[in-house]
Amino acid sequence: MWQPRDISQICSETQSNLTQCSPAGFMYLALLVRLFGGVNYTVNEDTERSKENKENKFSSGKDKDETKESHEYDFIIVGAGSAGCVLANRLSEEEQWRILLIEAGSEEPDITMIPSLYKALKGSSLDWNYSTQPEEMSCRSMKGHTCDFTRGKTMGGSSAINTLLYMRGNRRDYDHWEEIGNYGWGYDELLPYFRKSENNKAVEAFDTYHHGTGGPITVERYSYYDINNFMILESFKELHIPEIDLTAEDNIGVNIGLSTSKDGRRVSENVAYIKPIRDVRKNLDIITNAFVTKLIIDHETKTTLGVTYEKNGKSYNVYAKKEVISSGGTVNSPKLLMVSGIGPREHLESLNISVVADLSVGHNLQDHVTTNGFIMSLSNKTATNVSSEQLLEEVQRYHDQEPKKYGPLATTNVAGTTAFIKTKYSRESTPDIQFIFEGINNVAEFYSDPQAYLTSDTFTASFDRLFCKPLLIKPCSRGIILLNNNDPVHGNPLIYQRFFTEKEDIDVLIEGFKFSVSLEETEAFKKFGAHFVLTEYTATIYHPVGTCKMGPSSDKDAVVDPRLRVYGVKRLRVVDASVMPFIPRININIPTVTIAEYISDLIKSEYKQ
Ligand SMILES: Cc1cc2nc3c(=O)[nH]c(=O)nc-3n(C[C@H](O)[C@H](O)[C@H](O)COP(=O)(O)OP(=O)(O)OC[C@H]3O[C@@H](n4cnc5c(N)ncnc54)[C@H](O)[C@@H]3O)c2cc1C
Repeated sequence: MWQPRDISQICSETQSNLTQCSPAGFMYLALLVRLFGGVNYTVNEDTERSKENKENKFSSGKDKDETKESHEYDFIIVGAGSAGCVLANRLSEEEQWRILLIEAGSEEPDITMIPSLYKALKGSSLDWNYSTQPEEMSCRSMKGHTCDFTRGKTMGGSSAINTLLYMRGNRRDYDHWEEIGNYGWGYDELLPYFRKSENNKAVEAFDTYHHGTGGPITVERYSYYDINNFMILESFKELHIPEIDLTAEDNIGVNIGLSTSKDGRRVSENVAYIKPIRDVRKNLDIITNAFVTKLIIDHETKTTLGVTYEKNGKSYNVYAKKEVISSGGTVNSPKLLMVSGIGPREHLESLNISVVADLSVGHNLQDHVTTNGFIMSLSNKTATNVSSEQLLEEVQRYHDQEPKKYGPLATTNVAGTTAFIKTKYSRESTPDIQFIFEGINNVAEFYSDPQAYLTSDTFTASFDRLFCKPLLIKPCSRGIILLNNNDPVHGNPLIYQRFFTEKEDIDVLIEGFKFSVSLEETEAFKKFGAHFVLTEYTATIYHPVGTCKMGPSSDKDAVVDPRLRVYGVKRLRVVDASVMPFIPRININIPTVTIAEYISDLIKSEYKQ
């Protein structure tokens, strides 16, 4: 059962007048839990139960050899997120291979399907609930200078809780990866894999060079947009930013974006890649609510043998004949490697972890940074405030709509409209600022306590203000992830974002602000009486990458080689967003999917030789 963030403490602490803390606010959450808290899809109970029985038989208390002999797979994939779901599907296409997919979170509950409710998923039972370490230049308006660092913890991972924007990145993002020694990772090599995963239902489908129509991920435009989307679109066009397909290889432009959804329901990678084969392919086992605590590595031969995981308070070992693949994401893959002895020697030794390979795991953290404080005030003409009663009706209406979902809940609304510009600091013909927008209700509540507001806000379809967020998409600053000193395995890792430690990042973002201000002067804005109110708060939109960097052997910071094999350790790969050496200038879900699609083919070809 899905559990929303517990906001009772926020409500009592602030003794607040936050709308979320009103009786109507709590009724709304209770309704969401009642209608969408469960898991609608069929999981074959018998199969699950028999799997549980098997697990109990091979608990870690048993003789190790017996466990190994009876419980062995070809590949074990840790994490059923964007990358893990793709890998599980593609590798299990080979009938002779036995695949195990292990996920720490639960099955994906129905609440994730509602595009407009992505905010309600943050801080809920589907989130690892990490937060950043206090830093001078980040999260300045938040108590203790720390921010939430949302990461998906469910089947589908972060693709089950994200904002559904379908983006790919600029050609230069990938050609650059190749130029620094990652042979085979250029745009031309990856384009077939972008097409392979896509089932485009929008006008872009006619461009068959860039787009695919037969893949697992349905891509559409929502059937409903309010007028603010068109106001934003027109204002950028007035400023000579062209309306283009933002998923093509040159992405300086503006548009109402494509989304990973089907008929108003989210298409996570779990929905796209796992549901259709669940309990159909007999060579794929999936274990949920199972937290992998360690890689089992033979320290003599530096060979990965399997993993240890915990489920229902018990610990189990499972073994892989061919490989273990870590797909835990940008925070949890480096964490798993480090607790298993793969990481910076000094850091591991300070925690008495015996070192298997001394690599720069956890370094090179990159993210897109923005501000939550740049607020656009809307006139009555475009504000879409709804009353509490209307809100409850909308939730019920969405629930009852069949077969297609439509209306404000079946869309991410203004979050779907986005633009990319190039400032004077961009050294190439590529964007360095992306603009994203988000609705905000009751701005006075936000100003009085931004933290309480942001952590308890759950609804996107009612607003009278907009956050306008110029996003730094080519940051120079680099952060780092370290293990928790008190409890490296179960404690939350220490996330240092180190935003704005390179001055150029501030310069570029200021250019983004300047451009935002010029929007106010457009006819599109004036016609609707929209104008800006300025403040200052940094925020991320959760695109961390780079902490298990891919690179050639000459790159001293590389953790994995261009086939994503961990340096110095046999039978171990990392496949997820953490391997990206440089962050693409774009939302990164589809780039992550493409990495997994591409590497699945490489793995198949390696073992067929
Ligand atoms: C709030 C939010 C909004 C976003 N919006 C967009 C957007 O609109 N468009 C876009 O393109 N991108 C967006 N992103 C980014 C994108 O969704 C992620 O970058 C992408 O999903 C990352 O994929 P991944 O496979 O690297 O990791 P994840 O999808 O995070 O998967 C990791 C999985 O591994 C599991 N796991 C981790 N550790 C363990 C362990 N030890 N044992 C077992 N299981 C484990 C996790 O529970 C999780 O399911 C957003 C992200 C967030 C959080």
